[in-house]
Amino acid sequence: MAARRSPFMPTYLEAILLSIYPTTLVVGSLFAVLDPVARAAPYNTTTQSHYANTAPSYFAKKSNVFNIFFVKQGWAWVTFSYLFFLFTHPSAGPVGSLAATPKRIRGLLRYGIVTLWWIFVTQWFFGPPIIDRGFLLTGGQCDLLELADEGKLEMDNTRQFVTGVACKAIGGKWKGGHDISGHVFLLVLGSMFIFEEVLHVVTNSTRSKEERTILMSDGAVKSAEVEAERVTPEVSGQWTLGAKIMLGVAALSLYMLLMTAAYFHTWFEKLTGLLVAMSGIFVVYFLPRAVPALRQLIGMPGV
Ligand SMILES: CCCCCCCCCCCCCCCC(=O)SCCNC(=O)CCNC(=O)[C@H](O)C(C)(C)COP(=O)(O)O
Ligand SMILES: Nc1ncnc2c1ncn2[C@@H]1O[C@H](COP(=O)(O)O)[C@@H](OP(=O)(O)O)[C@H]1O
Repeated sequence: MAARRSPFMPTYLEAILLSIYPTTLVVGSLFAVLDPVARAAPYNTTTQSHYANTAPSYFAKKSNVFNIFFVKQGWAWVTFSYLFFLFTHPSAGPVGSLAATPKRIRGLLRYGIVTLWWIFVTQWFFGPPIIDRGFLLTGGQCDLLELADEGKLEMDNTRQFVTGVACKAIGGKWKGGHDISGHVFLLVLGSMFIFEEVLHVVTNSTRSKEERTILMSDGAVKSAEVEAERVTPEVSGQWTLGAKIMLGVAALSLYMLLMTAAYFHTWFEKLTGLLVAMSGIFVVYFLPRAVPALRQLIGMPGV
């Protein structure tokens, strides 16, 4: 009998999904280099964006409606679509009831950990979020020179504005250090979370054989199916409205990721955004396959 795949190895479908992200970033970045319109448009290297009045496309403007209402509220979209899915999909519990079934609780825990990672990286990490701490640690600071020149500000310690939000709020420029792309981070984390949670609907509805392997406490490597609570493929594979909305949110996220890659940021800022997002996905969706205690706590989607 052939040896089973390592629990850390993605399944075939997961491998395709994981490869979509670097591919999207490379395609978007190449577009920026090759498209004559994008090349000709002036680019501000401090803000890593085009100027609004000479932007090469609607999507190159920060004020574009998808940025304002979708990405800037990105975690709210992920949250509402997932909660709706979790409480209306028959594989997780009785439809039409808010009963706290074990599968719903484990789903909420997975969401909670991914959300905590989003909070730590973009909102708050015992003070400024990780993105802002990384920026300051790599030598960045809030540049208030223009305001000081205009006499609107006393030039005291500019490092007191230790978050990007506080700096921009008073009219300063967040300048100098390494700025992990918050957009790339959020769009990758949110859409990969959705794909991982909805994958069992795809595989069950198409009856595809996608074996996720797990490490048992006795060291044996088995199929995740051995721990699955009995739900038929007909139930697990139902394309409910919640599942479709989730895929819609993930699809729009991928499109906005392409736009971010094409019109904003350096290659390195996009790469670090991708890696920081993927580290959260690894902890919630791959680590439990090799750590039985963690698997018992947060489970695996569809199991
Ligand atoms: C076993 C451990 C369990 C741990 C449980 C912890 C649970 C914590 C749950 C807390 C619930 C939070 C619910 C959150 C609901 C929302 O999503 S409301 C907020 C909506 N806001 C957003 O979506 C903002 C998204 N925007 C950003 O993150 C940033 O703007 C950006 C896109 C990263 C860009 O940054 P800029 O600086 O603006 O460029
Ligand atoms: N796809 C996109 N569409 C519009 N604006 C984007 C964008 N990707 C990044 N930006 C903008 O680029 C800046 C840096 O993004 P981030 O670091 O989150 O990736 C942010 O500007 P503002 O902070 O001025 O809104 C953000 O709005």
